[in-house]
Amino acid sequence: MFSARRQLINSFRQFSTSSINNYKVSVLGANGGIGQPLSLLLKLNHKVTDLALYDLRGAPGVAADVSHIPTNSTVKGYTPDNDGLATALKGSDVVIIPAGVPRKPGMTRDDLFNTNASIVASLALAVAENSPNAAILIISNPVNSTVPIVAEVLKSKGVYNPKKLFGVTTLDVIRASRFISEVANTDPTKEQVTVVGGHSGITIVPLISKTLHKDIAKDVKDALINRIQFGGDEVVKAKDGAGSATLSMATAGARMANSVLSGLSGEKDIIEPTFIDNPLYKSEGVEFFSSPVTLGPDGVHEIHTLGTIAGFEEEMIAAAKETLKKNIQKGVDFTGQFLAKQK
Ligand SMILES: NC(=O)c1ccc[n+]([C@@H]2O[C@H](COP(=O)([O-])OP(=O)(O)OC[C@H]3O[C@@H](n4cnc5c(N)ncnc54)[C@H](O)[C@@H]3O)[C@@H](O)[C@H]2O)c1
Ligand SMILES: O=C(O)C[C@H](O)C(=O)O
Repeated sequence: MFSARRQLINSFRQFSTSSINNYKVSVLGANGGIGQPLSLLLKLNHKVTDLALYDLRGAPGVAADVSHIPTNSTVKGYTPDNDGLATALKGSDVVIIPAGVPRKPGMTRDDLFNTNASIVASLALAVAENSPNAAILIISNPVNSTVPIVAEVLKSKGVYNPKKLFGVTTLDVIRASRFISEVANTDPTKEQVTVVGGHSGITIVPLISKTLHKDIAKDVKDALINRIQFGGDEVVKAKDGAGSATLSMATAGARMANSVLSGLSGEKDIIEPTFIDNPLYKSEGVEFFSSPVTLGPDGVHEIHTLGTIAGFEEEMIAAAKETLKKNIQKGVDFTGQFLAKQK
């Protein structure tokens, strides 16, 4: 059984100087709202010794800036010039992809599909060619579709490793910790909520029944769940046309990257919920699903079942599965057309 406490410890590990590791991490979309603070946090991570920052524009400036921070890693910035994407990717142990457009008020994540699907598919082709063994962390929305897109691209190149492809749902996890602490009047750093399903609206399923606060009043619980599911909209609305979550997302992305690196380096009991190629509901046609995963030297080490959950959570998961099936299929269908055009 996974330990919620263990997940919590993961979030504090990344800035520890005690571990000795040498990992190359590349960020694709490094000049963006997420890419810049994520690059900063990766520069502070002692497991990272080689940081490659790629973007269509601006990444050399971000690289020059963070390279002055006195941690033990080299940083280089790349643009498409001089085969920059290939050079950035070569030798990467972890590739993180926040490239793509963010939402504006009134949009759903699925509204980003038309733009971001091609961006992510093109970047996945480059990963397949230049760093096929890397662990790949997908942040670009809609995650429920972009992760299947990357899987299909990698399959088409014969380099798909389901143990190394992760949709980053960590923002839902950290939001849940914060929001539940506001309701329960507790220390958010000590709150851990397992969030499963996918990364959009009703596909985000926080398992409140597994927390210490399972008995909170129904109306409070309903409001809490709704806030976790639609936390992204809260930020989009507040930014009023200037984009979506970037700073909290960078925090979440850096935590997930650190957990993947910890697993690669052989640390034990590293557990994060993440959207992966998951056997849990495959028999029902849901190929990808976020559940708690123990990370290890090969990426995914063990996928945990959800255990006993409340009846209302079963209902939420049933609804999530129906939406996920459609989101996943949309990604698969798109990739078929995308790959056909490449020939
Ligand atoms: N998974 C999550 O929880 C989560 C959270 C927040 C945002 N997001 C998503 O992350 C994405 C990025 O958000 P943002 O706020 O950083 O957006 P942004 O517009 O600030 O930055 C995106 C960056 O991607 C770059 N880019 C575009 N196409 C590229 C390509 N082909 N190669 C390399 N770089 C490319 C742009 O130049 C830009 O610098 C959006 O799709 C957003 O919806 C996901
Ligand atoms: O809401 C968004 O569009 C960005 C992100 O997925 C989030 O959850 O904040």
